[in-house]
Amino acid sequence: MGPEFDRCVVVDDDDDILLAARLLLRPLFHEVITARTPDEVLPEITRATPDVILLDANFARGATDASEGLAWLDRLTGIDPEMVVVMITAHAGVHVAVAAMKRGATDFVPKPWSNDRLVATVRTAAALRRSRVAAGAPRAIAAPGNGSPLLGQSPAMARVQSLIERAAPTDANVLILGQNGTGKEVVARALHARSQRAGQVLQTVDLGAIATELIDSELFGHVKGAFTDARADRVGRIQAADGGTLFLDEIGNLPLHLQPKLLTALEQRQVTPVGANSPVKVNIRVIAATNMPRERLMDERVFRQDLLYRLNTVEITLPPLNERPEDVIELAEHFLAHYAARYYRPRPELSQAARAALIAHEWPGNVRALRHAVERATILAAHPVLEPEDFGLEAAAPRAVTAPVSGGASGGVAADLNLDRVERRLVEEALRKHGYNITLAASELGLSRAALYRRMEKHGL
Ligand SMILES: Nc1ncnc2c1ncn2[C@@H]1O[C@H](COP(=O)(O)OP(=O)(O)OP(=O)(O)O)[C@@H](O)[C@H]1O
Repeated sequence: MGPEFDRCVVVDDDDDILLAARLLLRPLFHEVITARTPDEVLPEITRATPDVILLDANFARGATDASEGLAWLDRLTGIDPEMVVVMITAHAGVHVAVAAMKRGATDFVPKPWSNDRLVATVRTAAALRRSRVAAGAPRAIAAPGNGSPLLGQSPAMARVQSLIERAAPTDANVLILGQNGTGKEVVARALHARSQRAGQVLQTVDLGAIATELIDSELFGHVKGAFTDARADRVGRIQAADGGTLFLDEIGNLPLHLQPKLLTALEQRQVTPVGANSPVKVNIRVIAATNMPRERLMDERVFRQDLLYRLNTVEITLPPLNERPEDVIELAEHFLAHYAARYYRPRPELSQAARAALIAHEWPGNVRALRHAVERATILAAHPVLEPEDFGLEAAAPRAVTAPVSGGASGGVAADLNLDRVERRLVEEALRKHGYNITLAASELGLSRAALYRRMEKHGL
């Protein structure tokens, strides 16, 4: 599976960010160009519009008001109105994000970012541009082909597969429930791929990644002049999904006040962009997903039940990975083959102990965490047979350094005061505790994500 898109440009004055972005986005693009200032890449951008530009709002050293970033945003969209710019905003810089979106940015990612969100946001942005350009108008054409197969032979997954087979061709709305990383997006893609809309767009909106105040305009669009900075019409994602499938990820984050608006749009099959006088007809099939527990979704104070009934004509629940241990090895083997090919490494084998450890592990981050663990093990493996510790899992015999520090690592005084070993131990512990979620582990350690990556590399983790 080669990269889906052609070129991405990333502008940020922080080399760590550039490095992290390059690593994360390389699988998506044939070329990832990085620069510390927009000036450096202007000729490149003018020569041919890239699929996506990731632009730091505060790239000028010490700048905090984002005015330079916004001025550059204007300049870039001035070069090509179809230019897709995703702003990188500082933590809690929601007002900057709002300003940027109103001035024509396609989306934004707050720093520190989550890898998955960054990749999802950039992929959606690139797909949006592709569909706009292809149609010569804000109408979408084809879904980007990300055909991750849905694996799992357990009875629970067999039920899911059978539901997908039956529901996919019907155009019925589907609600997918399940914890983070259980494969909700993979199911949504499978539903779309097997539907009669397979040749049309699959438009994904991650409601967990959009600032609350932007959701209205993002979903429904706005017309020029709808608010002070709405300088051009902006097509909402519902309209951009016309003819195809709209995947509303993290639907539990849809604010209560917008729920009736979505319900009306679905019932009447039309949307009225913010500031518009007349509605626009749309023909969409809706797939929604959430990690919210069912009971919470059934609470009228959180989610309107009339909207829930509209969304869950068919309901698919993905069980957590630790409830289907039969699937663990199949998934691990699949990811091993995948990453060995991607990183040009010989495909390692799993030892008996590694298999047992993988099956016994709790996997709080579910399949995503398993996938990350296998990816790291494939890259770092120094021998052809992988053992539990290659996955950061408990080895049968604890290493010499673990005993004195363990148990006291997060607060107590460690007997082993060697800074290097203590650091390794803490990094390991934080990663394990957070199911290898880099963002959470970095935040608990008080490190930036890039700094955590550096330490992981240093310690061979
Ligand atoms: N059954 C499966 N077969 C193959 N790959 C899977 C399966 N389930 C999950 N994955 C992989 O695990 C990762 C996480 O899956 P996905 O993004 O679909 O989860 P999610 O439930 O949508 O997560 P979140 O709620 O955090 O968005 C992806 O890389 C996906 O390819």
